[in-house]
Amino acid sequence: MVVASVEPVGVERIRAASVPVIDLSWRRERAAKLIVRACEEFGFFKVVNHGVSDDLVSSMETEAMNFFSLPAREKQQAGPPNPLGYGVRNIGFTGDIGDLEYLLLNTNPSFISQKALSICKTNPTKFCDVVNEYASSMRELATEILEMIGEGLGLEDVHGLSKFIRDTENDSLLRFNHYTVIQQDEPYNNHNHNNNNPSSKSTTRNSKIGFGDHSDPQIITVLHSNDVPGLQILASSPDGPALTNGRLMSVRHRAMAISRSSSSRLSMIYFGGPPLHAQICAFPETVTPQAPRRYKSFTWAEFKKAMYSLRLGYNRLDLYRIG
Ligand SMILES: O=C(O)CCC(=O)C(=O)O
Ligand SMILES: [Fe+2]
Repeated sequence: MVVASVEPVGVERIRAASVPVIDLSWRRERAAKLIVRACEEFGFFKVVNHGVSDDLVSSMETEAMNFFSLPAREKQQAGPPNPLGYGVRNIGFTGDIGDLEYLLLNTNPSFISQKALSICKTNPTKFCDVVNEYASSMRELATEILEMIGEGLGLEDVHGLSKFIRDTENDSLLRFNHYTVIQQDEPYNNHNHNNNNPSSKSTTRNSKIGFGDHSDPQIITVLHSNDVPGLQILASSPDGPALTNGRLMSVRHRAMAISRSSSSRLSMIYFGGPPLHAQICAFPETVTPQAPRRYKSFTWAEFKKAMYSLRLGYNRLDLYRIG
């Protein structure tokens, strides 16, 4: 997971946790090495000097906030989530609940233009333009990072990772999560029904679970949020991604809905996903006598199908473990 930040947003929190910061203007070889190290140790890092324009980020935030500011009845017209579309509180199909509303879109321009009619009735064309530009900017950034990971890992085909999201049939998503300010007098019970994660119960008096503990299933996540805190990085999953045979980490994280802030939190997340027919199988360079193959190969379509039948916090790779 990558956190792209244009503003010095949340920098203090990130430094406090010693999360690596990667400056993309560094010499490529150095940046690639440090990205791989960050992925091996954390599965998470922050990027600066990434080249995504501030204007584009703020136009995207404005479009997203315009939508979330609409009356509930109008927003419902972009739902229910199937899983794409507008959703409130219900995450997925298996009973996970969080204190948020969200909009989940496939980045395919024809999907965006069809969905825009129910999201932004006043100016769907502008909405499409901004979303398409933001999605392609995120894809470029994600492609560059994945190629640097390919180089840093010493893969024979340095495009081995990035080709999944460059494929025209990629299954990448854009997700907008909106966490409204919770009221102090609301009960502070845990709204995440995911009971196999003890850490999800550790809410404080000023926060509730906005989006429960999980790791993202796609190839890469690029997250940008406004200056309201909420994202929490939990222990890295013991099982790293299948493509690198567990060599890189898949970070477990969650987002809190917080009452102390005066404004709501907006996060905008790009998930770089492979085509549905793509075979997910460890790169040969990551399989050695010391690190034998950990997972059976599977298609992204098979994995997604299994994922939608499981709770958010479930370690889905368990289904494909060898031995
Ligand atoms: O909204 C956030 O900051 C994180 C949410 C998240 O992890 C997700 O949507 O996968
Ligand atoms: Fe996530």
